[in-house]
Amino acid sequence: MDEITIRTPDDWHVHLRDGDALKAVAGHTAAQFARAIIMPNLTPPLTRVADVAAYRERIMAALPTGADFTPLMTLYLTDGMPPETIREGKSTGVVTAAKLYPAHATTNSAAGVTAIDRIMPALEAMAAVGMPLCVHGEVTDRDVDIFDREAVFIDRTLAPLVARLPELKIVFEHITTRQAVDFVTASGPNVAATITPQHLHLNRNAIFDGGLRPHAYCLPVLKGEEHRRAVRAAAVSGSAKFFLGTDSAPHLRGAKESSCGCAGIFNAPFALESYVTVFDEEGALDRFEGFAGEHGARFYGLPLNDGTLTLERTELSVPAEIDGYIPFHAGETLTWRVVRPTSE
Ligand SMILES: NC(=O)N[C@@H](CC(=O)O)C(=O)O
Ligand SMILES: [Zn+2]
Ligand SMILES: [Zn+2]
Repeated sequence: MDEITIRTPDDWHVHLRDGDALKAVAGHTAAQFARAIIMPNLTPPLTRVADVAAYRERIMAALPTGADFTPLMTLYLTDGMPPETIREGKSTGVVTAAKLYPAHATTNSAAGVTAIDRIMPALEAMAAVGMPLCVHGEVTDRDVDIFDREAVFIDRTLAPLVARLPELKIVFEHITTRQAVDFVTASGPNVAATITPQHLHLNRNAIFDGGLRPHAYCLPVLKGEEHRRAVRAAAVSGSAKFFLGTDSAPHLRGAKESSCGCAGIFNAPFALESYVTVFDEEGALDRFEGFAGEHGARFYGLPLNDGTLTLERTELSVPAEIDGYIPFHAGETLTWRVVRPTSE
């Protein structure tokens, strides 16, 4: 197969940032996806419905003219969040999902949740109105090895939460381990997961490949090969529990190439090219449409997109830098390319 046409896909986890960064990156996501779940970890974080609505307007204003793209907005959960905020987010149509960042787990998570008990009223309201919970699933305890933080989070936080509130829809975001794949697979239909391109392509050797590689650093951190293989198998399995979420997380080059470099990989410009390569390598091109354009919408209870998108097998050189950001696969040649609709 040298060409594949799929239902227009969606990105179920992306960081579009704000200000100049938003203007630089939003068009890349809008060029590949019809919709995306937009992360709320701005400074300050989006903890009120009005903040989320205002950010949505800034995103719409930053899109290239003629872009056909719908941002699906998220609310940043904090300790003590009133359930009224959830109900307001739902009834106004502003908020699609709410995001759980364990405090200090990742970029701009200092205002995150310190204990699940402190957000139970909000989570119960979410279950009642049918609003999914997006989870950055890592514990932050300093005595837990960074490579074990996701697996330990399952045991200490996620499994107890699922048992306590089984009617809550939960998206275990950017899964990176065999344990996460096993947990999601074994859970009921209200638990699903997103998978990034970097966790399909790379294992943790990439961070130390001939020297320290800040552009391979993201959170959750890349894991060992055993885990990469498990995540790959889940992505191409055809299971409706696993779907596309790029976690494109741009940080300017200087913020990455630093004595304390930021976590995040900017993969938006060639996200579909990156994913389809994996499905091609695994002999699973027939399952790409489900992963990229169907499973996520079904889980979120949203209609499937009507349009189509075509990828063709051809060489594509990824630039070394785009607007001050180093893209995923920088300097590499990919073997697939999105066929852009020819403009009139
Ligand atoms: N994935 C990352 O490494 N970074 C994300 C935050 C996140 O998704 O955890 C960011 O906002 O920079
Ligand atoms: Zn995260
Ligand atoms: Zn993210």
